[in-house]
Amino acid sequence: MSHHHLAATGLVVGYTRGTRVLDGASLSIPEGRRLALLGANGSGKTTLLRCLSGALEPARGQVTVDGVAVARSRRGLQAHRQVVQLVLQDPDDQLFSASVAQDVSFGPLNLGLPEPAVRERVAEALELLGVGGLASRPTHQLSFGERKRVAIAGAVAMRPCVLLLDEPTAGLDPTAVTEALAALARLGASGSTVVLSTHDVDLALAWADEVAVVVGGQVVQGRPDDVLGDDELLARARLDRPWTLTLGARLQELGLLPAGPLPRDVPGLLAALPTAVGAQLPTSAQ
Ligand SMILES: Nc1ncnc2c1ncn2[C@@H]1O[C@H](COP(=O)(O)OP(=O)(O)OP(=O)(O)O)[C@@H](O)[C@H]1O
Repeated sequence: MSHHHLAATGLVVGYTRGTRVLDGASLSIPEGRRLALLGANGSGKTTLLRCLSGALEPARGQVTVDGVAVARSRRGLQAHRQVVQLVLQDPDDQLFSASVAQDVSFGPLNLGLPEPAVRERVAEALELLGVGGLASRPTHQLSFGERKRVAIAGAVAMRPCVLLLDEPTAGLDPTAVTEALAALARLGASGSTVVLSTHDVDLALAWADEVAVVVGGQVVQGRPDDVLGDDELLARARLDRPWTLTLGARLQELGLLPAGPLPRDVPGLLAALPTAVGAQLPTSAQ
């Protein structure tokens, strides 16, 4: 898989005259990153992802791959789709074949690949998403969580350099979220750049190595601890501070955790606690 740097600069998009959903939004996605895109309902996350995928042409600004603007010709967009794949929020907007294997093979077949290569890609994508056992199942029989993962497998089978996932964990139960995150971790380990949109600030903190917040038509991008610890920005974006940061800061105040960077998730906090608590106790109590 070759790697590319995907970026957007100064995007302006408005669906109705006089209003702008994106108003000068810029985002940079260096290769191999795990980027979480956050923002309130209606802030423009999907709109931004659709611009990045080439599905939507901004009124102003541009999307570039390695500094070269994406050509809006049929050929240019086809070439772009081999670099960038977008998975929509609702899997039923994406799945339309009778069986799982048929659905996941649709993209690679369209690329004109020979059958053995298609079969290999389909098997690999289903395995990465942890749905290898579903290959022969009719798509309409699958649970919502399974359909979401099959839809992602369809994009993965195209072997894109950048995978854009619109709310891949929305509507999933906690176990399905864990399974989806494990699948994303396998994708990251296989070298893909993954961008996901979510409302879940704790998930973003735990998973991402870069965070971007869509607010007021623009994007604020940075390290997860910096962005998700910025209360003024979070209030403007109608997002909460991650629980892990709130709890971690309080534990530091109480002297139960050492100063410095906090663990990124609750298991990490818990793992850091016993020694810290132990160190606080008088020797007679130990
Ligand atoms: N095709 C469209 N026609 C008209 N307005 C649209 C269209 N698509 C999106 N919008 C409007 O643009 C704004 C941004 O929508 P978008 O779906 O990008 O937000 P979002 O951040 O993904 O929201 P959510 O978190 O609720 O999925 C919303 O006000 C929405 O109503």
